[in-house]
Amino acid sequence: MAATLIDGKALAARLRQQLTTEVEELRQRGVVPGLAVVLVGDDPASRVYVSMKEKACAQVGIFSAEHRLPAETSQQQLLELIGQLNQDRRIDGILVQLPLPGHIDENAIIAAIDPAKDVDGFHPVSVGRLAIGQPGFRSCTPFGVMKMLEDIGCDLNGKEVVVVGRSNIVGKPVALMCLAQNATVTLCHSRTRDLAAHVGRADVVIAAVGRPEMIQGDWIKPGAVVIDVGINRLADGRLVGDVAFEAAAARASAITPVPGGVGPMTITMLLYNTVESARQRP
Ligand SMILES: NC(=O)C1=CN([C@@H]2O[C@H](COP(=O)(O)OP(=O)(O)OC[C@H]3O[C@@H](n4cnc5c(N)ncnc54)[C@H](OP(=O)(O)O)[C@@H]3O)[C@@H](O)[C@H]2O)C=CC1
Ligand SMILES: Nc1nc(=O)c2c([nH]1)NC[C@@H]1CN(c3ccc(C(=O)N[C@@H](CCC(=O)O)C(=O)O)cc3)C=[N+]21
Repeated sequence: MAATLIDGKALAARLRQQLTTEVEELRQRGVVPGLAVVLVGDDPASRVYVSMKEKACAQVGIFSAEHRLPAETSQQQLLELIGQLNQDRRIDGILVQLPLPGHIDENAIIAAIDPAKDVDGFHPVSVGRLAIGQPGFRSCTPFGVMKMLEDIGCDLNGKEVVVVGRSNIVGKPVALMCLAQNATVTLCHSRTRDLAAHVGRADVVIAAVGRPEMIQGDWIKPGAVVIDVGINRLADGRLVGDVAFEAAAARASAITPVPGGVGPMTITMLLYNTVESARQRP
């Protein structure tokens, strides 16, 4: 079986087109959606992501305000900036790029963001709303995964979904989102015994581990849908996912590539959440 490629880049482009129209309509009503992007320090990967986010905002007409702070910024200074952004009426969304330097408590920073501006969906209020099935901001990577599944017509009702990885930003929330759509969800992690057996039962596999090609092709049940969230840079510069792509594609019915899969959707859902927040402006 040759799997269908799930083209995240193309879906992201379509959604960004729709968002451009929606932003135009909001602007005509005098509302310019605004996103504040906060970067502390000069981690090269984070710098790349932050400039991709700014470019994406410009592309759909969202106002973006960047705050690049030195690595020595204190937690107190960062909290003060968050406080200002919480009050700033031009700002609908606040994104603090993670990871933060070691001397800053990430949980304290996330908790300081006004939940009404938590477009990353990382605030305990947003996470709690997801857990109890209330509307609220959904974190962007898992939200993008759900949009991709919806786009290919993958109905999760009663399906076996196996998520590999239980981080707060990907594995755990994507498991909750699949549960909300009536999947039977298994959440695997580094202590899981016999990962291959779990993956082998899955109608849908969602990999978010951060280990290059660790999910082997012959683990995949024939006809399964494979979503690869992993982004790993190899020594030779190549980007690969957490799934051994070629071998998995030979068995799957549909699979996401890396790059060009989940990655472009993450930033798109950030734009989506920012536009939604602007719509809900008090
Ligand atoms: N496409 C996108 O937009 C995004 C991509 N990513 C990528 O997704 C990947 C995961 O990111 P993130 O969730 O932040 O990673 P974390 O490092 O926070 O979490 C990794 C998870 O994988 C589990 N794990 C580690 N080793 C194994 C193993 N041998 N078997 C089973 N599970 C294992 C860990 O288990 P335990 O909890 O037991 O330690 C942990 O739950 C990375 O490659 C990252 O770059 C991340 C965010 C966005
Ligand atoms: N507060 C916060 N929110 C985040 O959402 C957040 C974060 N911190 N820290 C880091 C992770 C990672 N992340 C990605 C975003 C886009 C791509 C992406 O667009 N990837 C492209 C290109 C990859 C490349 O060329 O490097 C692709 O997969 O095709 C990937 C990963 C957001 N994150």
